[in-house]
Amino acid sequence: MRVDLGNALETTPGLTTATLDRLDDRVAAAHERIAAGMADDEFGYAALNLPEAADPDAIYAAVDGFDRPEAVLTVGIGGSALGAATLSNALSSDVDAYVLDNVDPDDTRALLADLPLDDTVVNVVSKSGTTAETLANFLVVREAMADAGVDWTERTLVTTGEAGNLRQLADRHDLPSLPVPDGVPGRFSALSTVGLAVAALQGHDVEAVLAGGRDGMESLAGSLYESPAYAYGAATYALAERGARTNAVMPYAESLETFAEWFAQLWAESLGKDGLGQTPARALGATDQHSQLQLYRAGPPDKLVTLVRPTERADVGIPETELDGLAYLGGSSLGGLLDAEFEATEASLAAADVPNVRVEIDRVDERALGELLYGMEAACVLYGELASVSTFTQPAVEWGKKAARGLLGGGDFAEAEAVDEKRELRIE
Ligand SMILES: O=P(O)(O)OC[C@H]1O[C@](O)(CO)[C@@H](O)[C@@H]1O
Repeated sequence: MRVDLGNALETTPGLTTATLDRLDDRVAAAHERIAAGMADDEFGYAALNLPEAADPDAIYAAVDGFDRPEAVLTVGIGGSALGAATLSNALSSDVDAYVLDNVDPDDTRALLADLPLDDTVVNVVSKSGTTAETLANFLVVREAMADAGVDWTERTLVTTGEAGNLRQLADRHDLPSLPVPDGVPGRFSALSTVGLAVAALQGHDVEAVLAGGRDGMESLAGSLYESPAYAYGAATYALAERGARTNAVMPYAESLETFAEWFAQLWAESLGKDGLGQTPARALGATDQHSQLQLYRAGPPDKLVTLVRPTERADVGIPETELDGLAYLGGSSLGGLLDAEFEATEASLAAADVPNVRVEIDRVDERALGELLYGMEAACVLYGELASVSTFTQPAVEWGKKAARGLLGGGDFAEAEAVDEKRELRIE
């Protein structure tokens, strides 16, 4: 993973090399704190040990019991689905991957109608084993399998904590199961059983993903000038401090669109604390040049854009044309056009004084993805240290969970009563 901060210097808001030099002393101190947390496998910091702590053999052993399926369905939500989905949607496989990470009845019904349930592995993932959406979806999927005459106990892999509903289910029915890593919040668990079981089922090289994570580990250093991950974390923090309250992450690769969704949870749930944080906006190049770019370039000077691309990609030629007006396209290629648009958008933002950071990987493969995921996790941890926030907790999401559970009769929660006190101003 390579980071170029050049287009974040002297912009609005912007950085200077003097700013970064001054910040580098704080990066050194933060790195010492992070290194100590990793050394002690402290809660949260343990995530940055995953490339060495993860056990690929245990993951392969857990999935080996399933013949190569036609499809794998992940039933999870948040970090229990997005890591796996990022890898599945970035890498090609003859095993189709699907995700149920919402409780939209139309979507769930349509998906179950299309799935070859007798040749699908259901990968149900929940660290807590209590997440309503995941458990509700699993109960619906299990019934659909039974209705299809499929023995769900033969088609289900459970990844969960040491206790809770899913652990009970796995123990009761002797289901193949994998543990979730101790001390690792879900949004940081892509490089563990949580994110890698699907990759193994799809035939991807799990060791290569972890090798990429180790590349990221080895790049951590006591200076932002020696660590792309820390450079990104420090620059985004400093830009936020100077008013860049939104970080639009814009990968120029369809295969990295889900990566932006994964990044959004990582950034928002880790850094949105105590009135601080930086709003991750999900964008996609070149598509959003015809959409959100107008706001990024000419809207309020309160954002930065993170432009992500692989520097190598398979390509498709653009045929020559008889139309003079399109002669510049003929004989070029889609990849050539996409790269031209990446660089043009980058320059367009710079010309409008909008800070933008370039993040590049060689190609979208297992190792590069492992390093990219690790790098953004490390960047997030560094940002959290610099911002002095509690990076690894997410207390603000609990209120709504209690309210929803109370509305469904799942307990007496004051939050549910508050729902009835909603102010109304209805316009029909
Ligand atoms: O893996 P679990 O416990 O089902 O949690 C799923 C997701 O829900 C959250 O706990 C937020 O509610 C996320 O942090 C987590 O990734």
